Amino acid sequence: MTLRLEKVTKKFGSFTAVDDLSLEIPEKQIFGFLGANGAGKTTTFRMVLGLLDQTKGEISWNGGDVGYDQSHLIGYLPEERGLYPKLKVQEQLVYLAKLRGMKKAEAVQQIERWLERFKVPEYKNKKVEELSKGNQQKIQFISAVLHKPKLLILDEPFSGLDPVNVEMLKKAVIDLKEAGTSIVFSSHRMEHVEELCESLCILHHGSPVVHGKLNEIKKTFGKKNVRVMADFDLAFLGSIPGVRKYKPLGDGCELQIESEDIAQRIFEELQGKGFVRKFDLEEPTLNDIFIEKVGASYE
Ligand SMILES: Nc1ncnc2c1ncn2[C@@H]1O[C@H](COP(=O)(O)OP(=O)(O)OP(=O)(O)O)[C@@H](O)[C@H]1O
Repeated sequence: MTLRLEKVTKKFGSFTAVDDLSLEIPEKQIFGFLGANGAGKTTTFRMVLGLLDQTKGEISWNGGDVGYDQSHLIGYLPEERGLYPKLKVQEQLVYLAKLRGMKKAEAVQQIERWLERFKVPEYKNKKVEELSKGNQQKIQFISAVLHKPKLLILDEPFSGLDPVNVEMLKKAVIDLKEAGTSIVFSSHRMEHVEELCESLCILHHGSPVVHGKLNEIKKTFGKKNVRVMADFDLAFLGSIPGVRKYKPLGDGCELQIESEDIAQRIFEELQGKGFVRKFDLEEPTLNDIFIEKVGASYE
């Protein structure tokens, strides 16, 4: 059940929000969808769900269209959160589950399980408006997964949650993957994607600038971070050709280099200057890759 996008374009008038996007989202994996604000992530999700028509291109899942007749196989946590504020949590979740073809008794059982898991069983009979924003988000996440979808699309699932709830949700996402769900999620937080995803895509102005498996992307990118700890002043390393960025740290420095071979040069320059306690050539973080490819730093 691979989700495939082939040369998908979406225009709003003369503005191109998604530009010739081809993607393959493997099944039973967690796929990270990254991009700066306005890059086109939500627009892509809406096209996949059939909520928006693409201007050009093909979207297929399981070899066919993603239509309303498949909505019981798909779970969606939209970016614009929204539950019925006056309804009680259980009433609301049962209603949404029934829309996706679940029987009430099974829905009730699953709701109890999820509320327990998210440590909010006491909210079952509370009105949604009485819950904090983060707890409402947990309820909305439950509504997206209650019917055990095969494909789960999560638009910034971790935004607005405290660290304990982020961990709780991450664990739930990992367990759903283990159970065979294919998951796509968008995020602005590189470390979440780095931790959870096997594959990812970085969108920039509607086009993919990086796409593939995380470990292969890192390998292609090369090791471009050098960390040095020494008992002498390291500022001179900043002027070695090929060193892009010099960042002093309390006990040493961090350098960004153009290519791996510059590390050898740095190593040689350090010889005879004093005691070097640490010299590490490190893989780039996803944040480094994002900044290089998209040219903007953000949270
Ligand atoms: N209905 C619409 N009409 C006109 N322009 C739109 C519409 N929907 C989205 N856009 C534009 O398309 C671009 C992509 O928006 P989209 O919401 O997909 O970005 P995003 O990557 O999800 O951003 P964010 O991280 O801020 O949520 C933006 O410039 C947005 O203003």
